[in-house]
Amino acid sequence: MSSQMSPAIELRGTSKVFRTPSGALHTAVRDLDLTVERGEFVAVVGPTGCGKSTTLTLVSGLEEPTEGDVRVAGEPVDGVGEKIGFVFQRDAVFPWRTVLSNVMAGPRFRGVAKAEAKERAREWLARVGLASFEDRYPHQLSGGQLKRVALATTLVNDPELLLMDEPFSALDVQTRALMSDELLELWSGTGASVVFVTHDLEESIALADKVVVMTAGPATVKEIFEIDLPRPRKVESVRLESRFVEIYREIWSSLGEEVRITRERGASDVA
Ligand SMILES: Nc1ncnc2c1ncn2[C@@H]1O[C@H](COP(=O)(O)OP(=O)(O)OP(=O)(O)O)[C@@H](O)[C@H]1O
Repeated sequence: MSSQMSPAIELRGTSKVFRTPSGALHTAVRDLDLTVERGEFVAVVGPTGCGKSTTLTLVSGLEEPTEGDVRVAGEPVDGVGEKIGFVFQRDAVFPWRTVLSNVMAGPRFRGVAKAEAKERAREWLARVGLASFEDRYPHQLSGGQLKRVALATTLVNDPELLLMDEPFSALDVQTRALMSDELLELWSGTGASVVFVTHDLEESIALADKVVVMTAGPATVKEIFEIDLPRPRKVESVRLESRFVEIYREIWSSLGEEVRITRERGASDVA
């Protein structure tokens, strides 16, 4: 299969075992099989500590699997790929640089000439509604504005694959809904594939084409749900649709069981 035709991500029989500071072995991910198609928006939900972030770090190339295969665009992952963008709960910004300079940093680092990098950065700042904030410093922005800077900083590099680890969880509820809508709008024009890790089942359904439910740790795929809600979606109104509620119930009956297992384990650890 040519790499152009292959899925955005393929994980086959993937496991990750960490050595803890005490020297014990901890299996974070076990025998994970997952395919993400090109242009697909996949949300990953699972109980706390089950291995969701670890799965993202394997795809990103920040960690190597202990066993199994991890491929991005048909190629085995070997280090951090150029075409991957990240957005995390806490965003890495250069505090001493202006917003514009932060957004320009990625293209400059990739060898784009200064004038072009500036033009592209301004374009993305306009798209995320921050055109008049380019001279501000990060500490002069609100949480939502900082998140927009993070999106612009990532998307300006034209990633084919966007890995998002609870990107909106530190925001208040209204800003979170706004950012979700903005993300959908920005993503719809890019053709990029997205893997979005969240604790919030409603958020996952509102955003994704597919919701992947992970088991209580070690993480493996328990069930995958296709989300047949039409696009374009507005997260605040899609939540009120009867189909949304039906899907929510279906997924929760799968996810809730894993959350219970995790809680019971926690209780027995304390006992
Ligand atoms: N570098 C590491 N060394 C040892 N153990 C680790 C390491 N990274 C993660 N773990 C362990 O692996 C398990 C999975 O962690 P991970 O962060 O992937 O879970 P998660 O599902 O993303 O959690 P949460 O939902 O709470 O963010 C946890 O028990 C964690 O303590």
